[in-house]
Amino acid sequence: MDITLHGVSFGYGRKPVLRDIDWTIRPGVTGLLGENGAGKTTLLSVLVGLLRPKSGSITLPGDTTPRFGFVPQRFSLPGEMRAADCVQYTAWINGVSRAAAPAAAERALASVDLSHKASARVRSLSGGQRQRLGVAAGLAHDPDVLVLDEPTVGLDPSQRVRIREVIAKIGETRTVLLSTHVLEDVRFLCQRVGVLARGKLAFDGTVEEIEAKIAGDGSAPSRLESILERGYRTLLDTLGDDD
Ligand SMILES: Nc1ncnc2c1ncn2[C@@H]1O[C@H](COP(=O)(O)OP(=O)(O)OP(=O)(O)O)[C@@H](O)[C@H]1O
Repeated sequence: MDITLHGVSFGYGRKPVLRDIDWTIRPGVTGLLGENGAGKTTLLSVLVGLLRPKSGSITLPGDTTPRFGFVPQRFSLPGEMRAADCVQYTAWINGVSRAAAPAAAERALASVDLSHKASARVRSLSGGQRQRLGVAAGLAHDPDVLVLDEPTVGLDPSQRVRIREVIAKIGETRTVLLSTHVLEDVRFLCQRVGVLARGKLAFDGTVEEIEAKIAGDGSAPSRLESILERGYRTLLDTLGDDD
């Protein structure tokens, strides 16, 4: 399901962070890129309703109210709790009835390959399993859009591969938006990318399109790897970020 931001602006106090953003996020997995401090976490927080935009709106087709699942960059789960109880609890907080919560948690744990850990206490899980548990908690109320803030940070390579596989599978049937600095996340996961720079959306399109755009003059398309190695400054210059 498409989700659209119309003219969304936000600032902390008098400092503008998001400036008049128009963006339609499509089904599948979209990556949100941008250098440190570009406003990625702020955009995700506005999108899911944790921060109220100063102006603008966020809509789904048919004017229904979007339901979001959000997995923040850092979250803590009570170590004594069992995995399934954590997910049931977050499902209930997000509006699932007590009667429906156990089945919702079971489905969510299965979708992140953690069914076998349903009765395990959170403190016994590895970092990667905890991250997947966070995704299950974000999914259990069956949101329209799943939003993940840097989901692979702090994980070892095999755990990263695992969570990417989980996210890719979720993206087959849902709209997923994730922020990341990790190139392999984009390569493996994202059908589309948005680039945030100085509070504006400097690019919105496919990975192939961003590479082709940067190649510009018809020379061999730049690989995203080299684009990001050269740094966002070059990328933004090429994209014509001239304000
Ligand atoms: N609660 C806050 N109060 C004031 N300023 C903030 C607050 N949170 C973030 N900022 C500022 O807003 C800007 C955008 O921050 P944000 O965390 O959204 O960027 P980001 O792109 O997610 O960065 P990173 O890649 O480092 O996570 C930064 O200049 C940051 O210092």
